[in-house]
Amino acid sequence: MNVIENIGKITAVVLAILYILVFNESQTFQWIVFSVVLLSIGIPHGALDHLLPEGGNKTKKLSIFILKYLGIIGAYLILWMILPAFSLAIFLLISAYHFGQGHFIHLKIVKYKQLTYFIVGCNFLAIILFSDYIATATILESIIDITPFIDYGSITMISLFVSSLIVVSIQNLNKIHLLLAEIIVLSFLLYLLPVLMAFILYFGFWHALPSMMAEFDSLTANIQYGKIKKFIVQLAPFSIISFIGIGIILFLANSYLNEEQMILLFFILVSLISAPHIWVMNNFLEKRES
Ligand SMILES: CC1=C(/C=C/C(C)=C/C=C/C(C)=C/C=O)C(C)(C)CCC1
Repeated sequence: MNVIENIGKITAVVLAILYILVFNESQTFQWIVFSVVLLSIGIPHGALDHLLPEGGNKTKKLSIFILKYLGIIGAYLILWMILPAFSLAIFLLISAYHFGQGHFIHLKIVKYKQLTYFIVGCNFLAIILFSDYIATATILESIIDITPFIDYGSITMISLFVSSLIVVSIQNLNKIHLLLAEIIVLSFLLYLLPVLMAFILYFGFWHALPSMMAEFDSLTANIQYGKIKKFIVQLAPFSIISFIGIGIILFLANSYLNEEQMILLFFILVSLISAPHIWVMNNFLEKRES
């Protein structure tokens, strides 16, 4: 595994410990970590889709690719407007799969591959959301009231945690005990954190950074010098467009929505750009394997 990814994971653990023990769960600390991780790796990791081998990397294909990409965003936006609870369910299900797929980006999962991705992704997503049930329920209350299910939070988390360990243990992988230990320690750590902090640390350092490193390897394989500079130039345009687009929408909505509704709107915007990204990344990672 990449040195940069290991440094990222250690950074995430240090940030979590600092947040709990030194900064006494400070909101300011949480928002700084959230913004820095989101702007530096969270959004940029999805800004390279058009350059990946399965994206629109050939010039004549680029316009068709962008049209398909915008088509998915548009269709999903309409779905959010007519069926928000259903759209949320879709977002959570595809995110779980995408997180699981990213979690094993360097490993060859052979047995029950799709199910393994899905269960492991569900495990982390469930811990992130249900360990801070009231905060999650408050963010979601404009769409759905999940408070009646609060009693099922623990059983859901425990079942998914145990299932994750089972589906991973049956794989024929080297150093499987390290992989299991990582799942156990990470699950406990995320459990201790509030929803947004848990989300950004998992998303940033177990998902976006490893995905970005895979993209880096693929896009700079034939370049000898100045790999990092070229890579930054490649990811800049769509990252900047996303920052500006999300920034303008949140700025305009700010006068009408409360803090929780703003957070929800932010995640709905993330879901819109994630839907086509999940499709492109799935093609990229699946083709890379074969
Ligand atoms: C944290 C969180 C949510 C879920 C966020 C998800 C699922 C994000 C997925 C992002 C992806 C898949 C990015 C792609 O690379 C909710 C339930 C919306 C609201 C409560 C806080």
